Amino acid sequence: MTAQINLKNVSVQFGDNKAVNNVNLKIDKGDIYGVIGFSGAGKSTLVRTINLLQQPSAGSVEVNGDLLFDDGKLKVSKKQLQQKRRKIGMIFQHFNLLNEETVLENVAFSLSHAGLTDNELEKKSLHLLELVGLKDKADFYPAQLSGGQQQRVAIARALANEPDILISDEATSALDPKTTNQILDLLYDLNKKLKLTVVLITHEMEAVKRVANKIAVMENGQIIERGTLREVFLHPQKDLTRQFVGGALQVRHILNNYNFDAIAPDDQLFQLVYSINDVTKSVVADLDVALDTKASILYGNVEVLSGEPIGTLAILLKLDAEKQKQAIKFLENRNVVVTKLDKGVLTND
Ligand SMILES: Nc1ncnc2c1ncn2[C@@H]1O[C@H](COP(=O)(O)OP(=O)(O)OP(=O)(O)O)[C@@H](O)[C@H]1O
Repeated sequence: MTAQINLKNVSVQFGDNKAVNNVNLKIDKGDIYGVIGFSGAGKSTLVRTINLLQQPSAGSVEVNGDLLFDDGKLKVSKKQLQQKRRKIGMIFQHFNLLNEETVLENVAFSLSHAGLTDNELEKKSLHLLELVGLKDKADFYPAQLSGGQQQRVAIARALANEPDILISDEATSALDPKTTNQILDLLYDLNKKLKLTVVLITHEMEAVKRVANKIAVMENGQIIERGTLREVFLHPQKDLTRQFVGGALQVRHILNNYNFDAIAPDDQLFQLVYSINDVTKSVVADLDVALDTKASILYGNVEVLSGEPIGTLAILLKLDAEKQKQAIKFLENRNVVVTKLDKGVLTND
């Protein structure tokens, strides 16, 4: 299958700063593709090359099988680019609504080029507002809406031209956690209902974890790790990815409140992560029987990752070096991802 979005060897240079450094990225139709990284990693710059709001310094951009940019040049006319851009909706952290216009007028504005009659325009705008659950607020002004509702208007507007791709650039960063989840769930529903590909830029693993099926982790203008959400979550390779995953699991955050000097001066601390579907028996009880580890559980949690239940445990084990190796092997043979945690440096999340 050809990717719907295909960025090849894309770099973006601002003076001496290579904001994006030779990135390859393929996104398939129907993906909710999370691009995660800290501020300044290059996420926005990379994703803005998809609709060429940012032209690359090098590399090529292909969308829906059309080569839009290559060899430092646009490969389509400005007019064609404008038409193709309409099929790539975009939402941002700041909702960018027209404050003097009603909600309905804000949405209708995106359709002003479409040659619709007033009646058609109103009908279509109301339909879009219905899609985002805001039909009853059509006559309100943006200032009369909550942040979450304003973002819904922005989403309705982004959907006006029936795009097949929606880019969400930190669209939930200014919202409280509950509203964030509602907006993410809306994007998930739109992805299913409209077969809309979603590119989700965020610095929050929680957001990616809730809705994405694939993920790329960016640092210093490069993608340092990528894969399905499950692969990356269960087998993070890079330190930065582990930090994001660990942060989302909350485990380190919670363990920071423990006084290890008092409860376990000699015991070793481990984090176990596993798919509940893979691990049917109590691995900790089995481990204890096999190696007499005197296991004690400090933290346990199950959460659903894109529909799959994932268990996380933090356990203390009494082990010498040899038994430690055996214990890790024992757990890994049962599809458990084991990370040894240092009791002294749990603060970096
Ligand atoms: N128009 C620009 N001109 C000059 N430098 C820029 C421009 N846009 C971005 N940069 C620089 O490129 C680098 C990557 O920025 P970018 O906004 O893509 O990162 P990000 O990962 O999206 O971070 P954030 O979430 O803070 O936006 C940063 O060093 C930034 O200062």
